[in-house]
Amino acid sequence: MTAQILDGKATAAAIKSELTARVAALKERGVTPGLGTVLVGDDPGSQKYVAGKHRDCAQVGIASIQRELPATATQEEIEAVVRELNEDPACTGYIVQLPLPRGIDENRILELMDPDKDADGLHPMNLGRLVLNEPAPLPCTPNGILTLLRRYGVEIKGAEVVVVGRGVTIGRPMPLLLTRRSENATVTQCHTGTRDLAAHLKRADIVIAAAGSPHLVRPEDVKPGAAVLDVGVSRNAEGKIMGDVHPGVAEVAAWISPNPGGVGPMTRAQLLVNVVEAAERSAG
Ligand SMILES: Nc1nc2c(c(=O)[nH]1)N[C@@H](CN(C=O)c1ccc(C(=O)N[C@@H](CCC(=O)O)C(=O)O)cc1)CN2
Repeated sequence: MTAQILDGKATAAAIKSELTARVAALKERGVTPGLGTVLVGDDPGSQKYVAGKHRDCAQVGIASIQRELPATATQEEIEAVVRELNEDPACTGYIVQLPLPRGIDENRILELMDPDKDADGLHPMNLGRLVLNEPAPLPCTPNGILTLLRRYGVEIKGAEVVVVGRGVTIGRPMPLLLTRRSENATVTQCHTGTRDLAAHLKRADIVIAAAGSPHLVRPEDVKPGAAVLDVGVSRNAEGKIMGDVHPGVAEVAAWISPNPGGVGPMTRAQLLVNVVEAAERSAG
């Protein structure tokens, strides 16, 4: 068996074309959505992701607001930019690109954002709303993964899902989305402290690997017919992406997300969805 590809690039393109019409409709009503990004430092990966977010904005007609600070920026300097975006009416939603440089209190920065402008769904109030099952912008990567699974008809209801990782952008929120009554999946969260990862993986109908550990998920650990999503990003000496999933898994799984070209483009598409939905809410 060779797995069907969960094509994030194509799915994101379809979402963007649908959003283009919604943005045009908003503009006719006098509302121009504007996405702000705060990029601190010179991490090449973060620079690339932020550039991609602004390219996407241009494609669908969302205005771009870019703020860049050097790696030496202080906590106070970053907070000043966050306060400025909170007040800027042209900025209808924004993100602070993570991770922030060492020594910066990331949680304090997230907490300082206006929760109504939080396009990432990572403000503590919005994460709390998710826990409480209240409407909130949803974290982009987990929501992008769900969208991809739905588009390809992967059964989520009743599925045994293993999430590997516990970071704020994927690992923490992913089980919150999957265990809502609307999804009804059963989730096991694994991490670096998990004693026997292989034993958990072998039982999973859906594997979401977000550990940042190259080829952590091996073919022999995957249940035949499973869906495997590779969210890990490590780079080899040539700068090529090494995912968390061994290429041999494609011979065992029924569905697999490529990396690149799988979850990454969906993260960006889902960010645009959050920006457009917030603008539609504000337009009434
Ligand atoms: N504030 C946030 N910071 C970070 C998030 C996030 O959702 N919000 N997630 C990741 C990085 N990320 C988005 O910001 C992101 C990662 C990957 C991609 C992407 O399109 N990747 C391409 C490959 C690009 C390459 O060659 O490097 C792909 O997978 O095809 C987009 C966004 C951490 N930080």
